Amino acid sequence: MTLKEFKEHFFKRLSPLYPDQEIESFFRILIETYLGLRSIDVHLNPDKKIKLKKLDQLLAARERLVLFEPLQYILGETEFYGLHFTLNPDVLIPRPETEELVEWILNDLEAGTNSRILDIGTGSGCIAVSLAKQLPLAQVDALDVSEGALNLAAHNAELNKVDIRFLQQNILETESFETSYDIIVSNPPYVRNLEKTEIQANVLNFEPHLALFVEDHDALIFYRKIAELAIRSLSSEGKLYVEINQYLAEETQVLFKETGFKEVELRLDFAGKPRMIKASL
Ligand SMILES: C[S@@+](CC[C@H](N)C(=O)[O-])C[C@H]1O[C@@H](n2cnc3c(N)ncnc32)[C@H](O)[C@@H]1O
Repeated sequence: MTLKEFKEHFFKRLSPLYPDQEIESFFRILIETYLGLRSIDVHLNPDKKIKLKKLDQLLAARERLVLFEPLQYILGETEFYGLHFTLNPDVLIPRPETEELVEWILNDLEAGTNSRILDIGTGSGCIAVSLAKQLPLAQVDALDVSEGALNLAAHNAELNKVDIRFLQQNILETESFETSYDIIVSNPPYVRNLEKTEIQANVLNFEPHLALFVEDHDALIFYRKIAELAIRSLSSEGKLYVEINQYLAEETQVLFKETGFKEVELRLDFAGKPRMIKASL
């Protein structure tokens, strides 16, 4: 099959499912990844034949897109805070809102800080690895209940040449931490079942439900536990940063105040939604 023919087939197969702009973007990324070509190369050399093995890879990727699998899982990688991360279905795909949470922490800290930092529910390790990369003297710990997530996060730490201590732990069953921390950060599960209808098929069918969902009747379970543990294990100037459910911003703020945090600051994300809280003792 030639480049031109493949492009035609690709668009024909995906156009009932995705807008043209998105198909164009998938096509550009796939030919760059599998063939090392740019879109312009397809126009310059439309009759160039695609090698059979490469064509098989491209067709397999296209069929996964037909099933609405996210491109990041198909490629097995993504970018977060300017770094490369390997991905697999054991972990959530890092989101741009979470980069804003990382940015908030970095703006509050000196680059040369030797702060002790804990990331709860590290997943791909995106938060912990980004902080460790920007703060080379900080001591970063990262925990998750999922062994698969921790294995991948450890791989991502190695990939980005940072030193992180990983702990397999169920936060809901944790009584206390051995270490005192200056910064605790978390993007815990917070989506209620009643919000499932808002979630697209590509998220619902492919991303780990362990990373996403909480019971409707106790949607703040992770925030309550994290706040209680943080109150006991943060240093006197310590701070807790969390990503939150935009629909529960008010309740989450109240919970942190009731747990004993003196200052609770809410921030909007780039889309104007209340998505982050910093709590100080
Ligand atoms: C929303 S994801 C966040 C992943 C990553 N930090 C990010 O921002 O992309 C929540 C993470 O919490 C982990 N998790 C879920 N329940 C947990 C528990 N009881 N104890 C510890 N981690 C848990 C999941 O495995 C998942 O990696």
